[in-house]
Amino acid sequence: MKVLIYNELDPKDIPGFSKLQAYLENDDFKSAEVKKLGDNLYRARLNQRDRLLFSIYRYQEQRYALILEFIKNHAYQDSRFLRQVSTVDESKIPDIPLVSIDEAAPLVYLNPSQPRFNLLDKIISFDDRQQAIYDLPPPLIVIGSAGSGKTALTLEKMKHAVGDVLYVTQSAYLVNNARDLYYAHQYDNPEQQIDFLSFQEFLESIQVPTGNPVNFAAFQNWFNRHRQGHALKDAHKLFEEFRGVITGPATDKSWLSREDYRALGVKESIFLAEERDAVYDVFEKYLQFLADNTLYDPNIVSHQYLQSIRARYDFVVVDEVQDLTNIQLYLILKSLHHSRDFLLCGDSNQIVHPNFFSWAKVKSLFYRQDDLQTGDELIRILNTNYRNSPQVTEIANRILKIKNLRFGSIDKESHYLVESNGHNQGEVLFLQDTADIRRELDNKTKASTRFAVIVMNAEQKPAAQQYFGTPLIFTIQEAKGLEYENIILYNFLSQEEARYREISKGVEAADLHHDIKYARGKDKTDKSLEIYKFYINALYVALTRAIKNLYWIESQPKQALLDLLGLGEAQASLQLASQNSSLDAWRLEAHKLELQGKQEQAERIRSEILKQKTPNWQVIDTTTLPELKQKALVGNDKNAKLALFEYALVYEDLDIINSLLKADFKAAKQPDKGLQLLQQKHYSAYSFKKPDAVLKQVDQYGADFRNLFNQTPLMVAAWMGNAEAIKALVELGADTEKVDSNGLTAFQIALAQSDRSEAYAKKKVAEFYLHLKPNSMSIQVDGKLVKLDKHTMEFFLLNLMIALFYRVMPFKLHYRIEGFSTQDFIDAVQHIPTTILPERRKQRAYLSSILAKNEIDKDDKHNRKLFYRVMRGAYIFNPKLAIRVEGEWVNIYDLLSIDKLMPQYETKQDWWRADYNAYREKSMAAQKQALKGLIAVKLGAK
Ligand SMILES: Nc1ncnc2c1ncn2[C@@H]1O[C@H](COP(=O)(O)OP(=O)(O)OP(=O)(O)O)[C@@H](O)[C@H]1O
Repeated sequence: MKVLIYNELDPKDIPGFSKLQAYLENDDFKSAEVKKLGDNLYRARLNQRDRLLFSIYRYQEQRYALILEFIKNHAYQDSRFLRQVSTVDESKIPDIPLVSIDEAAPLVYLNPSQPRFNLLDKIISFDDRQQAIYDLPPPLIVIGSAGSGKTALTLEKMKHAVGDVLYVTQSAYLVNNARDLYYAHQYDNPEQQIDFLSFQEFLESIQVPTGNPVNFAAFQNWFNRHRQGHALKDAHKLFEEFRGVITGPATDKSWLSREDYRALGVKESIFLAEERDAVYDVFEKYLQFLADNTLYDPNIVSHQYLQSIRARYDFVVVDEVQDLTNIQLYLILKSLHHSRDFLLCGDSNQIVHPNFFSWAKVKSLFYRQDDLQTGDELIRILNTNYRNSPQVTEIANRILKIKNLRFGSIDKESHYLVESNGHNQGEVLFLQDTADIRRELDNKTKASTRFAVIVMNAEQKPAAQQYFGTPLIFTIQEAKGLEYENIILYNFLSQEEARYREISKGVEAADLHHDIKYARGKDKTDKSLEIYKFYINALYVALTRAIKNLYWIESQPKQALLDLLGLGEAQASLQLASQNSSLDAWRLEAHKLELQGKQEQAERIRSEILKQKTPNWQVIDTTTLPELKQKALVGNDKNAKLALFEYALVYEDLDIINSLLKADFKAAKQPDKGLQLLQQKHYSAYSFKKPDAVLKQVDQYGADFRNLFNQTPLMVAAWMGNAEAIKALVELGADTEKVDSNGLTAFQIALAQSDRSEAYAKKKVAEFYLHLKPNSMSIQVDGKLVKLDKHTMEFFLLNLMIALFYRVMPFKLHYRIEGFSTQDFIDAVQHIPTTILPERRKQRAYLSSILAKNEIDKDDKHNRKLFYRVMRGAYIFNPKLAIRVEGEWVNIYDLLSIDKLMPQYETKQDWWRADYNAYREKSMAAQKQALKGLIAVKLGAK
């Protein structure tokens, strides 16, 4: 077999590498002493102490050993690939003779001329073009079709950066995905500090704007109420014009003046010259609408922020750059220390809103910068498609050719064709819009998550919904960024027949046999050019969503464009095998769509396929609690007292326990016994190893329903330490960021339990710790967003301090205001396994240094200002710290209540002492008051 080496490894650092390489190349597993350690993970012996970890793959009937890791001195516990295997007892694992070609996992692609490979979530061997770009230094602009590996390549390039790095793109979903890919297989690079931000988060990291960003739904709502009698009817077109033309392109002003706008050329606006005044009138009202509703326009805010932005990044990556406007990109680049340290990537063929993006405009941003002359030499193009089948790519290429012939290249960068990598074979079926065909397609595919229907716009959805029962019906705007194995295009052309006829005008089938050429458009004065481009891009985006097969139905199958695409006779019949997906697959689909902001489809899946219901019990939460307290403590209602007691046990609420003791509720004297009874009564489903009963409830109510005590199943599973339930829930898309009535996430609950129980910390938490950990935590200090990534120590300490707040703080408010000490953290982490928190991170000096580094006044570039030092070695939360909780900013002391801090009552008091409980309560009340005063002062201070 051939041997390839992970690009992060240097064979020179591996003693005996050449010898072992030779053994593997000769299939001599015996001399290499190969043992199988896990799923496609093998180890070979370098010498007495050191080992090598590798995987075996096949590509084009050849086997490859891919060397992943050098295991020094038997330190298997530090392996990136053998997570959570604390020890490997080699003597118990037999050597294996060889791995046959059939046993080897297949690879999509392998470049025969590359001895190295890269790794994200999976193995990637770069093709020659990708590799050439990979080897180039920044600045760079990478242009490529959907699925050409832009994101993969970009992320791998990012690994070379040193210092403060930014990855930014429009879609929050893509950001999250990119972050997961980057850190897949526990990738860690101590030389960099990376922010993965959506553009909105990037703005917030400069200064959190007042109000919310305006979106199309809000705009449409407003516009529809005011458009009566107006000549302009199309809300969408107007919104795009405001974003893409009036506020987006200029970098020297927040928006174009009426005169500037009137003076734009025909190709610079989607409105005719005679309509412009009316458009501008609406624009002025739009500005007022934003102000009245505390909404903001990201372009306008971007321009304002040019004043305040400071250079803070050593390297910046902008993904899907075509979704950003000029001013947004300009602002991003202003955050660089050195103007050359960037990498942009995108694809202008995927624009489905006329935002006038062009690579020429992007380049023009650089003309002004002294050290970047023309921008031309920065551009590189990727044209192998790793996502779509060759059959789909073939049609996509024809569309690109027609677009090019008809309209000329938008700019010379966007006129490339695409080659399919070809590992996915599929077909394109052109079908008549008959009842039989619709029925066949609907019957066989509506229960499958692998089929989606795409229509041009929202008006066409109802027609599609009439014939197709699947919840997966998308408009083209919604479909952008999605991919499905099979796509049904429903009357995409027939509904807009005139437009597409116009698009294909003058293009001959013979013209399509030639390769694409850079050319100006035939009709230079065409006023609606941008609109036509929208239609042709829409078609391109729609069909490139199909990984394998395309089912294309048209009610008017005789159209010039269809002929040009090689779709002649539409089939009158169709026979398909039934395709069904499991309910679990549908749950995952709903979760994925929700993360992508596709609420409508996610909800339809939940109600129509999963048939989820709303719970019929009354949840005790912060709004209903006062009433329950009243009933129990004033009304002396027995059931209410019990419910209140149970609530207090769940939340370790000493305030309530103490009130119940005062009200002579006997059970409150034995909270431990109470807890046992409570768990039997309400949580028995979580006490079994197999989580079947829990999942049954999830089937009924969804993954994040609230129980009687306002906990989600994930919180309860974390509280009870049920690993199987946690894993199953997370897999079903349970939200790790939801909080309970104490303001704690499931992750924080697990930290609190690890502090409370040695057995939980030692035996349980490691099994599910990573599943509970959210990717990041968004905090706000001094009006700026900071996204604390989950692999930072700041993330860990802040979460731990929140988890321990109600437990630790009462001990710090006896006679004066104290705060968390390093010892409190040491105590809390002492039993947590080192696979979660390495020994060095548990050390006093290290913990103290992180506390000190993040103290409000500390002068440190990476100070997150999390803590306020009340006295030497004693910290509380920075009073100005806010946390994004379930989408809203909440001050830390609104999330965690000082009022709830209470001393633990002594149930048996010595007869000769004064009422000690009352004394302690009084003294703590005074300290709480003082603490609130201190916080108020700090909040008032600049
Ligand atoms: N050389 C390669 N070998 C194998 N797989 C590859 C290669 N390059 C890219 N891929 C895979 O192809 C898929 C598409 O890549 P990626 O998401 O990076 O494309 P993209 O250009 O960013 O697409 P889009 O514009 O749709 O976001 C990914 O699963 C990626 O891992």
